[in-house]
Amino acid sequence: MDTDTPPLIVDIDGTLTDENRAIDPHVMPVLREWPARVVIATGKAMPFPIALCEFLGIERTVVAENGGVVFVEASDELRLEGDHEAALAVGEAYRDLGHDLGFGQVDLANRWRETELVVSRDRPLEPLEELAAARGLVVLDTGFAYHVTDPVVDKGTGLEAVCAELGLEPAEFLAVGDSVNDAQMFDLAGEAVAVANADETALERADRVTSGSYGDGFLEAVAPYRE
Ligand SMILES: O=C(O)COP(=O)(O)O
Ligand SMILES: [Mg+2]
Repeated sequence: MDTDTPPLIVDIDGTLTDENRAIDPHVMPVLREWPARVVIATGKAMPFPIALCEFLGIERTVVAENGGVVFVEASDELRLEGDHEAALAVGEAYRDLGHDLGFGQVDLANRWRETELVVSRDRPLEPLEELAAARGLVVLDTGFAYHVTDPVVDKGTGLEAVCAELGLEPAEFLAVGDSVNDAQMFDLAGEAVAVANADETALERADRVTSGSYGDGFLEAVAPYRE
């Protein structure tokens, strides 16, 4: 591996995608050819980043569910952390109040989720926050979904867990992201870059903000390392 290029930890939604949530095809060769470690860090359930790595043809090193799930293929290590029972109980209580989670009967957003619960952003937030707080959980609004999450995990603790497996330091990493769920990995990374469409928290916690949005922003974030 090229020692001049930092390992990369990158968010999916809002960072590798376009404004319609489709992967920007221009990011694919960059991820595939990155000469150092690539970690995909997302709020989504594990099958999504695993499939992304698989179809890109890169090693599967994944932080999913905002840090609740960490998988490192190189060491065959899977770590699940966070109070899933409490998150499911929040979902039950929310339904008892007459709200559904907003993802339909089959609910692909929660189907493979192992530590968290997600609720569609068009559903009421306040009762969800109250139910979560009563069980020691927090609600993260990523701009894509409300995540009922255990505060003992985040993408920062996920990065630390990956580093412990691989003998790397978080401070070696370049991190790129767009929202509040990227803040802790931004704090630990050597350089944190927010894309222009990022939310306020991500903009504040970043070392650098791109002028381009979405996939264009990602390409700009990594450009200094590709010359
Ligand atoms: O699942 C979400 O809400 C956001 O996903 P992301 O962390 O890949 O942006
Ligand atoms: Mg994102």
